[in-house]
Amino acid sequence: MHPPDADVVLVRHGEVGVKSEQVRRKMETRLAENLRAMLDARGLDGTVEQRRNRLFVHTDDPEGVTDAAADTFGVVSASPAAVVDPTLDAIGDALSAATEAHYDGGSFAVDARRAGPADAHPFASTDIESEGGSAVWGAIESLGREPTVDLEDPEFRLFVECRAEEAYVFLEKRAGPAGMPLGTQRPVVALLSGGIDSPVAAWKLMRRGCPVVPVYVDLGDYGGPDHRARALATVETLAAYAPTEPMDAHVVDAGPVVAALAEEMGDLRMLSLRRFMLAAAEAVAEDEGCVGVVTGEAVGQKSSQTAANLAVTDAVATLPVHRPNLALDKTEITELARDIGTFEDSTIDAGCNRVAPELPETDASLSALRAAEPEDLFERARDRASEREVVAIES
Ligand SMILES: Nc1ncnc2c1ncn2[C@@H]1O[C@H](COP(=O)(O)OP(=O)(O)OP(=O)(O)O)[C@@H](O)[C@H]1O
Repeated sequence: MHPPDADVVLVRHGEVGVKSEQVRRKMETRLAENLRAMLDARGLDGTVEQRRNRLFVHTDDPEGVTDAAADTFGVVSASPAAVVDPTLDAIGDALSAATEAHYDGGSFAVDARRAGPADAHPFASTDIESEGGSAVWGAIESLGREPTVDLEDPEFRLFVECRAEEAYVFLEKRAGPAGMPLGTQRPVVALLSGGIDSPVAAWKLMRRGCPVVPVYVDLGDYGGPDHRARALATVETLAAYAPTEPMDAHVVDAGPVVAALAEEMGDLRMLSLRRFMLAAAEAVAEDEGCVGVVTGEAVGQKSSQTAANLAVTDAVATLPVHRPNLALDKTEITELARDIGTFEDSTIDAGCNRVAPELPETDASLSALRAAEPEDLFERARDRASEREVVAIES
């Protein structure tokens, strides 16, 4: 929702602002580049102006640009705003116009702040609130409604940000993902199965600035017909958040290995399969310059994810294995998947559970697992990874 004549979007970031001057400037520049790329990817016109602690996008499509900013990692919130002279009269007029255009009943409040030198304006922010409040009051009466003020929890809130040169009037602070600008960290491999959890985990690392290199392990006959399509669909959804980063999917064909594990191993086979996946992911990480692997696992969610079993899975890895879902409940992960847009892709029925044994081990020991799994498992993982297929994904 934006005031009439809105032609700028105020874009706020968070943690970037607490960095040292040098790092902050670098990160703000990166954020501006990422936002420009997001606008290009969506075919939106807008000129991104970088000022200290803020980005301003000048545009004739304030709604589209606000949505794009709200999907850009590092952005805390974005507001489509009208720009007016920094005078009480001009601000009052803009508040009246916004009220006439959007007021739909209920209580209201004006929330104002002033930025810049103390002597920049001959009035305080409380003056903007009281005079602006009178203007809104009058506009509501002119609509034939009865105005009421509720400063704590109004149904209609108007914001004013008054700077030395100009003032901004806006009606919302649309929440962004927050986090850090993508590309401000080294990349990690994301083991993406296409299930609900792993795209959320990958998204969380992206949100902290890490580009991800998606790796999907094709389970062959044990995967189900739509397993690969489901995984690639989640990669496409994630790629839309990363217009500056290539997100091509690396597909490792593990069909014969999975078949051998299913036929030759008993209760421990899921753990050997996980270890195979981590070893393959590490081989890709080495080729692609990645510094970690992210998975969707959460403690206790499945038998292969008990605290004990995660320990034996991890023992194969030399890179850190990041599990940002580790302490989340399934309902929390599912809610996030809905928010970021991967839930629909992940719930395509892919019929992919057949590899699990009837009674999987939940308290595996590393020595028992090593004794049971094929000796050449990790050699095969590296070999399969070196033969991987790279599937182009449009962002
Ligand atoms: N076929 C696969 N390709 C790539 N990674 C996979 C695959 N299967 C599992 N993983 C990785 O191992 C983790 C645990 O596997 P699990 O069997 O719980 O996956 P899932 O339930 O099929 O999918 P998800 O965990 O994404 O909901 C996944 O979160 C993912 O990171």
